[in-house]
Amino acid sequence: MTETRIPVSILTGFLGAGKSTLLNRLLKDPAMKDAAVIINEFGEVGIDHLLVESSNDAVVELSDGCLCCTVRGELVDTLAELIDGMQTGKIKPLSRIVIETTGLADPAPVMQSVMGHPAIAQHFDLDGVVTVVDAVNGLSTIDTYPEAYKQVAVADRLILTKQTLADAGTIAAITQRLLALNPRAPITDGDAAEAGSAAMLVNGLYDPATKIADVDRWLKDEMAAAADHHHHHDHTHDHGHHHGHHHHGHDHGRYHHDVNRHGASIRSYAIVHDEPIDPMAINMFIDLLRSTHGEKLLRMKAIVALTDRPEKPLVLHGVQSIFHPPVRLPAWPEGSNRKTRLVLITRDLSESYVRDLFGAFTGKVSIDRPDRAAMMDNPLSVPGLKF
Ligand SMILES: Nc1nc2c(ncn2[C@@H]2O[C@H](COP(=O)(O)OP(=O)(O)OP(=O)(O)O)[C@@H](O)[C@H]2O)c(=O)[nH]1
Repeated sequence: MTETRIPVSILTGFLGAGKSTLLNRLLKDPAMKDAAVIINEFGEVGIDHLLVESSNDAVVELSDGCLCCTVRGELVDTLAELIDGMQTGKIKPLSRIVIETTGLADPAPVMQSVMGHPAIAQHFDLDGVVTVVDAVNGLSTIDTYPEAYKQVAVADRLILTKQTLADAGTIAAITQRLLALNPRAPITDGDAAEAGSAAMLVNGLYDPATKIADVDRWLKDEMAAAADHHHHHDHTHDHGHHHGHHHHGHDHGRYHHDVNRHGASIRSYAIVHDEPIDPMAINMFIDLLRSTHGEKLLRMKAIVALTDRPEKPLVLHGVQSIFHPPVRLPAWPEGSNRKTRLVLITRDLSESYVRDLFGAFTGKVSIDRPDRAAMMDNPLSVPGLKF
């Protein structure tokens, strides 16, 4: 067996900040040839793994929810399997592991899984937390979501994306906030060539002493929470026990995971549709959703088969106030079932409302649903739907 310790980098950042975009650039760096990537998706029907352009086989997908709490068990198991695979020669020696968290992840338990778990810490070094921050939404996101605040505070390096979409005042304000929360982390422009270099991931052994004092406390709290998990799951199997000190304060078993636990108001759901969709219909659905409930759409990702050339799917990204220009792929990603999929993360917006709206535009008409013609005539007077 090899005694070499493998560096692990964590790539984090709030929903839609640009983690996958950055990861795709990093994976093109020849220095990443022998790296493995662990990605995690929030939601029942994943899209991310279809959109990671990796030439390397070592992409492991944890699709059990968000990488922040019970899924830590799965992360630890995955890391242990990678070690085992290398020791038995089933996988090539890895030069680095990159863990991409979900946008809603609290980074502390992820970091703790690498640094604090004895069997894992023996083989891996946490070598850098890289946090992506979106210049347009960043400031309000940090103020609204504790996960986003923590992601910035724990970073060794900050990548500020979408600066071309923000004005100078906005960029100055977010930069000031980042400096206040994390004075020592260098801030790199997401558009800069260096942001896509593997060197971004190399930061030296993680040291909480270089961060604001909260960081050390968060990590210690996670250590205690993990010890508590072990205690209960290994000895008492008391899955109903309430972990009072746990950040989310909910009950769960080690592998049971509730993706919808980030506050009662945040929900994630997916819509899958078999038939190709009229481009006009998808446009109108999205326009209506945005214009009526834009601020509640925390994140939307979609891969859509259009009636016009269904073999070339359309990829859509919505991030709070921003709707990025749609991208037409030359072909469906390998391994995909070629069905339209939308993954939404919303705040205070019911799943049935969004589903009904989608059904109305895509022609799935049922007795209590308005048909598409009615929606097009006057979307605001649709029976059964409130705007
Ligand atoms: N203009 C601009 N768009 C960007 C930049 N970085 C990312 N995007 C776009 O932002 C959208 C979301 O990017 P992703 O890389 O999927 O973001 P993510 O952080 O992985 O998203 P989640 O996995 O949902 O948390 C995509 O449409 C990207 O093309 C940037 O620096 N500038």
